[in-house]
Amino acid sequence: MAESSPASFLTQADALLRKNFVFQKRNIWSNIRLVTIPFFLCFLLLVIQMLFDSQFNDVHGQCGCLNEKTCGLRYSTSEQAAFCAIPKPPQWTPLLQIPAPQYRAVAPYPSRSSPATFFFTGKNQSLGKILMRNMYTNFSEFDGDLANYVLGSSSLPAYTNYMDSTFLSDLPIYNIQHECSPNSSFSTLIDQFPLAFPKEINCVQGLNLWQNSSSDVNNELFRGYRKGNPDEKINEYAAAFDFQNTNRNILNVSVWYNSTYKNDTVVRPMALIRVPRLVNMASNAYLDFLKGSETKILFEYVKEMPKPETKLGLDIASLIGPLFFTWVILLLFPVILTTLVYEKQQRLRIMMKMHGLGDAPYWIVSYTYFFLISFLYMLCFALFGSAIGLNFFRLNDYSIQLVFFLICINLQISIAFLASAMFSDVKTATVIAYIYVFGTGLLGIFLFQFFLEDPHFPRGWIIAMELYPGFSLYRGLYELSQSAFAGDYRGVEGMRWGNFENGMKEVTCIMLIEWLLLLASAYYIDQITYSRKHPLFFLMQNSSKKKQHHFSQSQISKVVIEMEKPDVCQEREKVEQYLLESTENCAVLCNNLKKVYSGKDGNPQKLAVRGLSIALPQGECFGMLGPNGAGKTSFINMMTGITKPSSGTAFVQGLDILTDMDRIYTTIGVCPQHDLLWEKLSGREHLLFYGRLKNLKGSVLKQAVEDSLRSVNLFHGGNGDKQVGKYSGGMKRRLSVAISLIGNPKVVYMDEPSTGLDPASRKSLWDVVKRAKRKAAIILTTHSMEEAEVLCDRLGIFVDGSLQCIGKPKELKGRYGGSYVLTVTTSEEHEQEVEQLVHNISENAKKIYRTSGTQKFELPKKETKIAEVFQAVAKAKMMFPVVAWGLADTTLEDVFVKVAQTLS
Ligand SMILES: Nc1ncnc2c1ncn2[C@@H]1O[C@H](COP(=O)(O)OP(=O)(O)OP(=O)(O)O)[C@@H](O)[C@H]1O
Repeated sequence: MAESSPASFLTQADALLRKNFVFQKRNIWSNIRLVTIPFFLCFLLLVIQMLFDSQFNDVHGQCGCLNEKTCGLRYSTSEQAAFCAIPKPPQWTPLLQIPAPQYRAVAPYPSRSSPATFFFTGKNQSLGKILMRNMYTNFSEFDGDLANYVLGSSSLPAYTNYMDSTFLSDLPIYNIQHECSPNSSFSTLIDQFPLAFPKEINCVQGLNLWQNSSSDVNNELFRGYRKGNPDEKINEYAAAFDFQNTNRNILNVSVWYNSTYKNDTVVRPMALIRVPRLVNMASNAYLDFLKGSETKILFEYVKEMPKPETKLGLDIASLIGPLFFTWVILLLFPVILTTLVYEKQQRLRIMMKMHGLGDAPYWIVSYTYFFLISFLYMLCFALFGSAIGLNFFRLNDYSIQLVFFLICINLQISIAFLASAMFSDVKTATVIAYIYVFGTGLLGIFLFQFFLEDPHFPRGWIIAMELYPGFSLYRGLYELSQSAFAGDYRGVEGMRWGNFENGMKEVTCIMLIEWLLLLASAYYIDQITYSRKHPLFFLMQNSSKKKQHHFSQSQISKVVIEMEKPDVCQEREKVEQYLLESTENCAVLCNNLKKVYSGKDGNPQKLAVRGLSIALPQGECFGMLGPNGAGKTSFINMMTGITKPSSGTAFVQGLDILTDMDRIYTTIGVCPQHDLLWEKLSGREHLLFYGRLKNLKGSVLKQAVEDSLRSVNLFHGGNGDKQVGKYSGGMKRRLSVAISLIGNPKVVYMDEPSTGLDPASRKSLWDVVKRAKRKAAIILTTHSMEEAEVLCDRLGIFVDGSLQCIGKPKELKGRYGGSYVLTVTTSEEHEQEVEQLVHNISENAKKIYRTSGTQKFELPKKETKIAEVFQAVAKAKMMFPVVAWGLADTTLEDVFVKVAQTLS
């Protein structure tokens, strides 16, 4: 097969796209569920709106009707009257706000007959007294004209000024008099079509109290508030007048009115209807002073302007919009974050990287995928929202919504990429992501919106808060909701580019800048953490040419390791020689590679690999043997870029693992210790993906995949097309091996490739590896001595992080074995004679085992002739019965046990 060059950016992107497409096709229902969430949420909004309409926006919230066509005041209750068209507004007597009896400021205790207190001050106290006396006129009997009386009430203002709520309230109307007489309380008929009812008018004494100055009035009024006095009592005053420099020629008066009742909440208009009467009282008193009681300015009525029929319509979507829509949009965040963290946790990303997938294609394809999903999600949301008539979508300009939502989803994806660098566990990421989603919404409505609506809260602080992406999203949605709400209320359009200003412009700019900054930061952090690049990698030159590594003698670190075996020393010297000549002459060249894991949770640091130096020519299969925890996986992890060496380095095809890992990835294949596979993809789809990453195309790719499947026994019975989730452990292992070999890599790392395989599969796997080593250097770790002997050209036994011996299997057996094992079984009484015979063959024979007649002896090869052993056994058979006997050479296992035991 022709040598393939590394896959280009487009080929890698194409491979990843195809793989993702298949993967997403398998996850089609999850994707459909995700994209249809907005439909359900909009539907939920619709249901809430309908429920609300049926409960509140019903007949009580509109003008009363006789039938479908005939509606009007005459068919309305007093509640409904406020919604009726008022072409000819009725006139109502103006009233004052008089505190309820229990709150009036009197000592020691208020009672039903407590006076309503009015403060007054000014330059001229005697004039002030006259004016205050002129305020209320005492009539002995009701004369039928309410305008002649100073009337007031403690009831709260109504939703509309169509009528003063006092007239509908159960509370009495107060008649403020200097002195109350039995006649000054009476009942009168309120006759205002369609309403006609009697109303109690109760006399209340008006008490005028002089204060020396305006600030004294302020102090007294302030003390009237619960929090303004130490006893926390309410001591309310009706009103106060400051006549200032009033004299015969000039009336100059300030009026204090009680703002507790002005009710300027968002849902209700300001109710200041009861202020004008106070002004009228002052003017009337002054006129009285000038002209006598005969001359009066009668303040007969107040009336609202004519108005059309209205309806109590509460647009729930716009009202709860910011919170609701914040949650809806942020719901995508956990989905994106967990997908990214899952690939990291399952090490699928590193697996793809190890097989040549560059960071740029990964980022671009993943970003595009999340963008498309988010875009579809938002599109469905806006379309469905508009279709069911949500004002939020209908009234605001669609192009503004498009721009805003595009920026939002891009910012959200960037945050997810950035956040994914901080998590390695999906569960933790999910919990934190949902806390972010719901926390942001709640903080938005209960904290941020509160500050936003407070005109005294510094704008600078609002902008500072908007730097938090959740709040900028909330602000944007708030502005859109407000525009829709106001548009609906006034019967005009919502937000347009013409009024795209202030808050909306501000947050759009903030989000746009944050998106670009966070995306760049996420990529940077990914490069230095995940890809282990230098923090200043963007300043470093990245030459595309292969660097020639030549070391001078002085550059080679001479490490003298105590007690290092001659074969290991020899290998080290070989490495040094290659370093002096050229690192490219070897497939793999490790130069004093070390790995130290820092101590965690009170554990000391661990020296997992202690200065490993080996040189592997092309076409060699090198077996790494060693007990558990010897450091084999740590070595492979360093070679595959999963972890960084603590010191030393290695070269793969002349490329340095410290600086050229990205290019090394295009030439290697890895079969990790644990299978890193997508459960939803089939074996064939895995191989197609990794084959494409290795730049195989068309029929070559197809053939390579077929061959791979055949070679690892996954071709027949449709196994290659089954999803990996349905594979047995052995099948997954075989697929991992096939992946590591597809695309003719130059160097292959196999970490315990035959674990969990049945004998037949293991044998066929060995054939695959044998074929592969013709073209590649293979580094293989295994606990099977048989496998090592069959596959490996050279072996290294690794104990406690260092190489104890290295050589061909035969050499090692010769070097570390050096003896035969003779086993003889007789009856117990002949054991002595057997021992004697064995010592006759070899003086230094050692009994290594004995049990009920069976004895095992180790005979040094140097002083043992096999013919003599046979003769001795024949002689023994003549003397006493020999049940069984055997002579064996040392096995690799014996060597392993010996080497491993020497150190333990
Ligand atoms: N991330 C880590 N942090 C700390 N210590 C580690 C880490 N990974 C491995 N070790 C320690 O380093 C030593 C070598 O571990 P390694 O997994 O390389 O051994 P191994 O030879 O591959 O073992 P096995 O044959 O069981 O797979 C062990 O003592 C292990 O506990």
